[in-house]
Amino acid sequence: MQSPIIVALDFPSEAQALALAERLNPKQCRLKVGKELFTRSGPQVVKALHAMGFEVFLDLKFHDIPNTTAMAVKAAAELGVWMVNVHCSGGLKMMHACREVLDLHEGPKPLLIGVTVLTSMEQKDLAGIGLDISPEEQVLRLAGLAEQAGLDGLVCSAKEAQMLKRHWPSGQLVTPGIRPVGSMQDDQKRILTPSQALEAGSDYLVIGRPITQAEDPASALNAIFAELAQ
Ligand SMILES: O=c1ccn([C@@H]2O[C@H](COP(=O)(O)O)[C@@H](O)[C@H]2O)c(=O)[nH]1
Repeated sequence: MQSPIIVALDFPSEAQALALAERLNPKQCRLKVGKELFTRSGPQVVKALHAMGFEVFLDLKFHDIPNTTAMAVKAAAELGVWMVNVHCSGGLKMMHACREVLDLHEGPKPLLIGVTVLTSMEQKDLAGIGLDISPEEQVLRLAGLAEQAGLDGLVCSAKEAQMLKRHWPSGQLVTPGIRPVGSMQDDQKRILTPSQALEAGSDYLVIGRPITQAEDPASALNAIFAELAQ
């Protein structure tokens, strides 16, 4: 069985990201390249991780007009990433354009995932941007659009996983905001432990600082597997 764990490589340099990757095993996890690392290191870091045998989730959360977003998704597919994402709040036309461009792509297609409500946000943060509804309601609304546009799944909190699996059983749920018992919450708000998240229906667990900032990242990852095996 493939591991559900995606380790978030949030580092300021390719050297630091690759040093962490050297301590991990591609059979145990996939890796996520996000805005900080990609802005500093570019496609080269993705190629280096591929050469080490890792599948890569390119987490750039594209959000723009349909043509611009679709062309960015096309570039990600040409880079050979395993998963790419766009903000669902870019709307149905934008997500549909991304689906179409991937359908025309020859060769392996990345999973196309829609970001719903960031796991760092709670109800009062939504009110601050003019959305007077709960995170669950907003996630569900965006999930409906993503399904209609033909996306493969969603980024959401594991707290919404059970609800989403009822509405969209085949949608792949990618859940950050995962915190093993005893680890710091940091800036995350809607969190669950790894085992709670899988129980709720998460397909993939995105975990960054609890692994990357640990003294021994491989042991931190193994401790998570031990928790999941209980
Ligand atoms: O809603 C979201 C979407 C993306 N993320 C990303 O996941 C990791 C989480 O890292 P931790 O260190 O485990 O908090 C990070 O790269 C975010 O950019 C998210 O947290 N929430």
